[in-house]
Amino acid sequence: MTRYAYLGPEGTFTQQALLSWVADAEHEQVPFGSVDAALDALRSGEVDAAVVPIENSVEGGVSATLDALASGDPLVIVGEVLVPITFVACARPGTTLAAARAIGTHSHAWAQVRGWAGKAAPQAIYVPTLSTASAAKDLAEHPGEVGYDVAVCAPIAAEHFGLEVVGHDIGDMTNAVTRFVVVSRPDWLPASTGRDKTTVVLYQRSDRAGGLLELLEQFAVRGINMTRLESRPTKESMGSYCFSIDLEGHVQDERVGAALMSLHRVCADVRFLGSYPAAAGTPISVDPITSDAAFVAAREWLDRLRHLGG
Ligand SMILES: O=C(O)C(=O)C[C@]1(C(=O)O)C=C[C@@H](O)C=C1
Repeated sequence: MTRYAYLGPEGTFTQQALLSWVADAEHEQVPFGSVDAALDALRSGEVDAAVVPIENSVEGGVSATLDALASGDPLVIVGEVLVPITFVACARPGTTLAAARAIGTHSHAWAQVRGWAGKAAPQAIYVPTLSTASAAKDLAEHPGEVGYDVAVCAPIAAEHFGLEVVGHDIGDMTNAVTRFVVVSRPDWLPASTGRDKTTVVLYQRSDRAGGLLELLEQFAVRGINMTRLESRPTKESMGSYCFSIDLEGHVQDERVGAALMSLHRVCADVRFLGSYPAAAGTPISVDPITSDAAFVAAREWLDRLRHLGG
């Protein structure tokens, strides 16, 4: 039975992602207090896989996940799940928004509701929590110890921890979506499906004019579309950055393989973070000049040239 680590406790959006990934398959769910703890448990072999948030349509990349995947023992992404995000504000019976002194929730959730909070409870300060569900759980179980009286979480968490909903559907943007990834130790490469993504982290050799352009053109000339590009500090010195990139295609695709080989030459380091089926979207359309057949024909042509005369 597969043991999955996830950002807990019960009732997080991450758990919703996990539930939709495993569907009815037999599995065990192991909640952790942070993304780092979930990925450490995967690295140590305590669990077989982990589900963690990586990107939100409103607030962007989840730095904790991007950084934990970019360093340490290698891990790979084997799948992704998109979860529509709907927030509620909840409290213990008797608390009103107008009287709330502080609101507790995960920092990514706060970024998605602060417009609402500014209008509904302008007097309330923000208190960060480890997850949206932990905000609800701690408020329900230790009201005197948490420094907030309203939690922002998923409707399911408010219900699970017996809190009263004082604000429905409070997200500043309708249609917010968070993307979660299923992570494994690097012993699993999902088969190519024709609608895949590949995630890599690129480390430049040196910071110089055109350096990033040189990396990106490896994708451009091979007809590879990028779906996410973020720079993250390497944490080694001020101004030192690496680039976290999602691109369309699978490492088994000739054009992706060729781009990665070039990057391996050009970069100080290329960290491969997996090829996996995209959660949504239509099959990737590939220009005939960057198709597998075109790469194979070009290689055969070169082989013939190299064998001229013997
Ligand atoms: O706190 C949770 O419920 C989570 O699953 C984490 C998380 C995130 O890190 O973005 C997931 C989805 C929401 O966008 C807000 C918080």
